[in-house]
Amino acid sequence: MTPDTKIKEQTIFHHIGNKIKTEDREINIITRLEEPLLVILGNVLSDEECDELIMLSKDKMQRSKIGATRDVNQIRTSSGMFFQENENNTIIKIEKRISSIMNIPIEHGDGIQILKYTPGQEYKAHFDFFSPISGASINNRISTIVIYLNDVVQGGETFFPKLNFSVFPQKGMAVYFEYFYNDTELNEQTLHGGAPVITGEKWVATQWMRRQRVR
Ligand SMILES: O=C(O)CCC(=O)C(=O)O
Ligand SMILES: [Fe+2]
Repeated sequence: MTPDTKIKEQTIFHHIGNKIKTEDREINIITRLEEPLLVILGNVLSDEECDELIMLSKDKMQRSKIGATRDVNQIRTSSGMFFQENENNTIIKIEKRISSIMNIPIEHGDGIQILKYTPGQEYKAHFDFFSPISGASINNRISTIVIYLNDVVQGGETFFPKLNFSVFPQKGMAVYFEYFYNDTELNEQTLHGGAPVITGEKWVATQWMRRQRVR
């Protein structure tokens, strides 16, 4: 192999073509970037499912914590909550669907997290994986899906500064990306954040997957 021959690394997301057929819903693959693998998905949740997730979480939202120390800080100013695994039938159904999209058993998931941003709130650029010096990196995260639960009037894009790429929230759609590469540089290209909301609210459901099961 010559030094400039680069072999494409193995990916987790195995779907090909423009559809993912899950048990109960056909998901649309709209756009994909190959390395790092980043996919925009349509029709992930119905309008009713989005509304239900917001309804089920809205009285339980707390100021978001971050990292292993779970400190409140300025990196993430949104509020959020986690659903327990199998918390109710909607969660069971959605977790199953997320698991088939991400091609990882749901037991590897940190749980569905709902985040709510009001105007001015944001999630500054960050990695979803833990730094190798952190204890949590023993069972590190490998992939993420962020599902948009509403249309945001203005602002709130999920931005990837190293890829010069932004995703505008649309109800029921999602962005998926993975960072399970041997090549650290590829993982680091998944740096991303949620831009400040300017007008309206932004609601998302996030699932972070780990290398090994956590439940
Ligand atoms: O709100 C967003 O657009 C991004 C959320 C995010 O980065 C996360 O939950 O890890
Ligand atoms: Fe993130």
